[in-house]
Amino acid sequence: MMDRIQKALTEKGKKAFVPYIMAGDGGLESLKEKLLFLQECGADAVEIGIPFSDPVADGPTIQKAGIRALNNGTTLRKVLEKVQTFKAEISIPLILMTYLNPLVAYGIKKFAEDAADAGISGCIIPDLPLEEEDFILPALDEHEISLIRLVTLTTPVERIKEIGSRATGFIYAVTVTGITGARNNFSEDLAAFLSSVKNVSQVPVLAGFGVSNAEQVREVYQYCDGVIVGSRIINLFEQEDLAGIKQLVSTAEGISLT
Ligand SMILES: O=P(O)(O)OC[C@@H](O)[C@@H](O)c1c[nH]c2ccccc12
Repeated sequence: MMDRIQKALTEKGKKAFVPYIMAGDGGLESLKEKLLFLQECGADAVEIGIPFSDPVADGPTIQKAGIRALNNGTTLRKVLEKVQTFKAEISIPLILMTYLNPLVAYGIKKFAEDAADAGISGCIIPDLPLEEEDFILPALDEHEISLIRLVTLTTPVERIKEIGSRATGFIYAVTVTGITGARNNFSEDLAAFLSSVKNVSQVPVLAGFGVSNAEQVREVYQYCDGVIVGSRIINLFEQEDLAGIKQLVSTAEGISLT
C-alpha cells in the first residue's frame, strides 16, 4: 500500500521536487510562511531540518542555518508545537530531518505521537543505521510516519537491495561522497548508481546533495524520480529571492515520471 509520501510524489505524474529548509532559521515564526510559499510554488513535499549541535552530514550552508536556528532557541519540541498550529493549511507531506540524538532525548514514543499530531508524514534520520532501526520503527509505524532511508554511492549492492525491500515513502539517494552543499559536477557513476537503486526499489528514488541549479535538477531527473534541494533553497531564502525559488521548484513541471 502506498503511504502519503509515495502518493504525493507520484500522483501528479511528474518528477518530484522536494525543498529542504532549516526550522527556526529566520525565526520559527517564518516557518509557516516558508512552507506555504513552497507549497504554492508546487513543491511535492518539504523536508524540515531540526537544528542540532553536531550535524555530521551537513555542509557549511546547512550548518550555518542550523547555528542561526539554535541561537534563536529552536528545539524539536517548539518545531512540533508550531507546525501543529498550522497543519490544516498544509496539504503536502512534511518530512522531518533530524539526527538521532534529539529524538532519543525527546523520547521515541512521545516523539512519534507528537509528530503525528503535528501532521508529519515522514522522518529522515541520517545517523540511524539499518541494524538499529528496530527500536524506532514500531513507534513510527503506529503513527503512520514513514522512515525515509538513505543510500550513497558507496553503499554495497546487497545493502542497497535490503534498503530497497524495506523502503517506505521514498529512497534518498545521496549523489556525492561527503557532506551537503553545492558541487560543480556529479560523479561519473551517478547514472549507474541511480539506475541500480531504482531497479531494487518499490518506492520513488529521489536524489539529493549538491543539486543547486535547474540544469543539475534536469540532469538527475534523467535517472530518478525526483530531487531534494537544500543549500540552494536556504541561500535563496536568505537573499529573499522568492522568484528564484519559484523558478527552481518549477523545473519539475512538465517533466513526466518515467
Ligand atoms: O544541501 P544540499 O546539498 O542541497 O543537500 C540536501 C540536504 O541539505 C538535505 O536533504 C539535508 C540536510 N542535512 C542532511 C543530513 C543528511 C541527509 C540529508 C540532509
